[in-house]
Amino acid sequence: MYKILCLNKISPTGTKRFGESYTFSPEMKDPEGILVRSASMHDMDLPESLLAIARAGAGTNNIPSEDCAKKGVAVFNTPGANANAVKELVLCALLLSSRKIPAAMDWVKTLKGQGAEVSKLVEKGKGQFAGPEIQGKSLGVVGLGAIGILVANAAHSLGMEVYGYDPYLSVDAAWRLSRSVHRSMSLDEIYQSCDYITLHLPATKDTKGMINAETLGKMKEGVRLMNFARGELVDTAALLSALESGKCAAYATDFPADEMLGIENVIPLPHLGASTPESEDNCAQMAVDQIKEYIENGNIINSVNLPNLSMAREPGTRRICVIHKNVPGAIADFTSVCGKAGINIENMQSKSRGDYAYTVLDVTGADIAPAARELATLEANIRVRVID
Ligand SMILES: NC(=O)c1ccc[n+]([C@@H]2O[C@H](COP(=O)([O-])OP(=O)(O)OC[C@H]3O[C@@H](n4cnc5c(N)ncnc54)[C@H](O)[C@@H]3O)[C@@H](O)[C@H]2O)c1
Ligand SMILES: O=C(O)CC[C@@H](O)C(=O)O
Repeated sequence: MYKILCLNKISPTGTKRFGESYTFSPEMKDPEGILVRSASMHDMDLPESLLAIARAGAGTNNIPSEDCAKKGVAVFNTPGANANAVKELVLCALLLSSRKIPAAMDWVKTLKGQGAEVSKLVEKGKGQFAGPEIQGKSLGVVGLGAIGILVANAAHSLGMEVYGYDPYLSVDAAWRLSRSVHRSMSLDEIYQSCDYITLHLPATKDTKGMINAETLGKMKEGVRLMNFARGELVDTAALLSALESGKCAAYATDFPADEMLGIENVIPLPHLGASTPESEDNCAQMAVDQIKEYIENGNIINSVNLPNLSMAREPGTRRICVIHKNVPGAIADFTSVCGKAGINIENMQSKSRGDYAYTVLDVTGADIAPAARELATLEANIRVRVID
């Protein structure tokens, strides 16, 4: 029975795919797998038993992925599975920030009890909440991945002039992007020309604090900012001062800092981007399928810290999976150990990613346990696993 620790609530549409060979729970000793959404794992001791962590979502900054790779623990995410949910909330935020809808709703509720006067008071007071249409305005989309592309295409179809910036734009992403979206070659171009800016890139050491006093200074007067990516991207003090001066007319975010709550023109949401039944189901299904595929077959799909590698099982073979350092001679050593032990390699694949590599061997022949033990002692090898 495989054991899965669930650190957050995961949709049953996903967990029911585990079937009878798995047990899963929020309390689990010596798990082979962990399912997580946004819970921070940085201070967690990873058990020796752990083979894989699946993040039911996109961002993996809550997981120590590099340390996991060093320990031979695969980390997966579920690319694109919640992108539509976030796109819809961002479109909503564009309108909320433009038309001052949250403030208008708060105000109109204060008229409670005024009876027949309400309709007159509404007409008298509504002028304070007038705000521009988004049609014809420019939108800068920073990060053209699963979410950024959907936002860019949808905003274009709502009549916005859309500019996108992504220095790592993939070919696949470029195909999915509307031809009407202008490609910006620098962030400055976005900052200087856009009425609205929306962030859809990961929080990394390079992007942390990218929205700061200097970059806000480059933006148009009255810019409206959407941050449905991560709070760390924005310097809170600089943003508050831009809101106070009017440089920034509105900030809509899924990641409000304490200091932002109650500030006029901040639209704070409680990390709701992926909170739809559709996206929770999608993410959970992908996460469960990927963790099962790795535990049962050693195939790596959508990893963020190890190379992706999928190889069909060769009937009548046993499978040896080796996570190792990406160094010369590693594969020659594996084949030599197998050869000496009388093991025949029927099929083999190896892929590398940065400092790490992954090799899968489908083998027949002698008892493979001694050879697997010897493989585990090789300097380059991080983790060796035999799957029947
Ligand atoms: N609010 C939510 O609930 C919610 C839900 C999903 C994702 N997110 C956040 O949104 C981010 C994006 O999600 P996604 O699914 O589109 O991910 P993704 O990996 O598909 O896209 C991220 C894009 O950012 C680009 N990028 C990386 N560094 C960049 C840089 N310095 N400048 C410009 N672009 C850069 C990448 O090339 C990639 O195309 C995630 O990392 C996560 O932090 C939030
Ligand atoms: O799990 C969630 O609710 C949010 C997920 C989101 O932040 C992500 O990065 O995918």
